[in-house]
Amino acid sequence: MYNIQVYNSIADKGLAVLNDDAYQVGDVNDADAILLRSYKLEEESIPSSVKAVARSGVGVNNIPVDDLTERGVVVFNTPGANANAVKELVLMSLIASSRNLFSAVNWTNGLQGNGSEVPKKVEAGKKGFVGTEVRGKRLGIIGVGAIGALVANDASSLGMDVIAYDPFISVNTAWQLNGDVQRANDLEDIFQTCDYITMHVPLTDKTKQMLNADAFSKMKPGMKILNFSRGELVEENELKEAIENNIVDSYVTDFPNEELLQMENVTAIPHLGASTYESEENCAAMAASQIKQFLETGNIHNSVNFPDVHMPFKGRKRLAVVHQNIPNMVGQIASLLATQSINIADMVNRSKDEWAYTLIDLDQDVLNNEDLIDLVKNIEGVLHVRVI
Ligand SMILES: NC(=O)C1=CN([C@@H]2O[C@H](COP(=O)(O)OP(=O)(O)OC[C@H]3O[C@@H](n4cnc5c(N)ncnc54)[C@H](O)[C@@H]3O)[C@@H](O)[C@H]2O)C=CC1
Ligand SMILES: O=C(O)C(=O)COP(=O)(O)O
Repeated sequence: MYNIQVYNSIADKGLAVLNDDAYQVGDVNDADAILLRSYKLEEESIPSSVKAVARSGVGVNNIPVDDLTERGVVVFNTPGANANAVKELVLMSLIASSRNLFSAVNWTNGLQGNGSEVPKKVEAGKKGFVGTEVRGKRLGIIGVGAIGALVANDASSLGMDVIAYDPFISVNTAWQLNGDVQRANDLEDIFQTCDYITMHVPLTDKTKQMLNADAFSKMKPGMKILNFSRGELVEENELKEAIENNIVDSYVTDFPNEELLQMENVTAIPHLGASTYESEENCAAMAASQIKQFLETGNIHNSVNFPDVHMPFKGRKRLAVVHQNIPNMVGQIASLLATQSINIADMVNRSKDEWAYTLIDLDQDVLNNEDLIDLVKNIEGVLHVRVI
């Protein structure tokens, strides 16, 4: 029986993946795995029984990934599974902010109670909301991953002049980009030349507050900024000044807070980027499948802290060892198995930065899983051991 602790509302299609007798899912004791969305896991104490955490979504800044890695806990996310949902809301917001649609709709709602005067007031008031078209305007995209690439291609189809910055772009994503999308050599290219900026980077120490006073000082007056990534990418006091100085004309954010709600020219959306039925189902099904596969087979797919590992079952039992990426780990584990007269049927070892993962299929049944686990755990550099 595997216990899966669930936080947030996870789509039924995802929960259905775990809907069999081998799983207890919900608010559980001694969780083997955690399934969550934006729940702030860094504020929880995570039991030692946990072997995996799956983020039904992309951003993992709500998860203490470094601490979990040191404990040998595998953290998954669902790359690309909600990208289309975010892209659609970004494009909608891009056009809506250009046409002053958010404030115009608010204003129109405020006409309630004017009875037969409403149509006349509408015609008289609409001149206050004249907008600009996006065609021919320059859009800077910071971060060209799953979302950034979709936004780049579709904005280009809308006739926008698109320039994108991503020093770590993957070869696969680069292949998907429309030939009209230009490459920015640095952020200055974006800040100095664009009419619009949209950010699609993860929140990390390097990206935190990437839009700050220095960045705003390089922008053309009237800049429109979209932030569907994370609020902390923007230094908000400095944003306020940039708005007051007419540098920033519009800031659309999916991450409102009290200060932002009080600022002019800010459109606050309640973190709806990934909130479509399709995206919630895609993410939940992917996250749940990744947990199930990991718990039942030890195979890893789409982890943010450990390498992808896939090996079909070839033995009677499988040893799954999370360890540091240092010399002679595999040698020590193999020697230990030999001392126990256990023959190896197959094995695979993969590493990612300082960490590594080894799966070893054993030719014979292990009499006492716990004894073997204790022996392997004693090897220096081993973080976590399971017998499956
Ligand atoms: N509003 C919402 O509901 C959602 C928000 N997000 C946010 O959007 C972010 C991006 O999502 P995806 O495109 O799916 O992720 P992704 O991992 O496919 O793409 C991120 C891209 O950012 C690039 N990058 C990293 N550091 C960079 C830097 N310093 N400068 C420029 N580029 C850099 C990477 O090379 C990568 O290509 C997520 O990390 C998350 O924070 C994601 C999904 C939904
Ligand atoms: O996938 C992401 O990074 C998101 O921000 C989506 O968050 P959510 O699952 O809607 O709480």
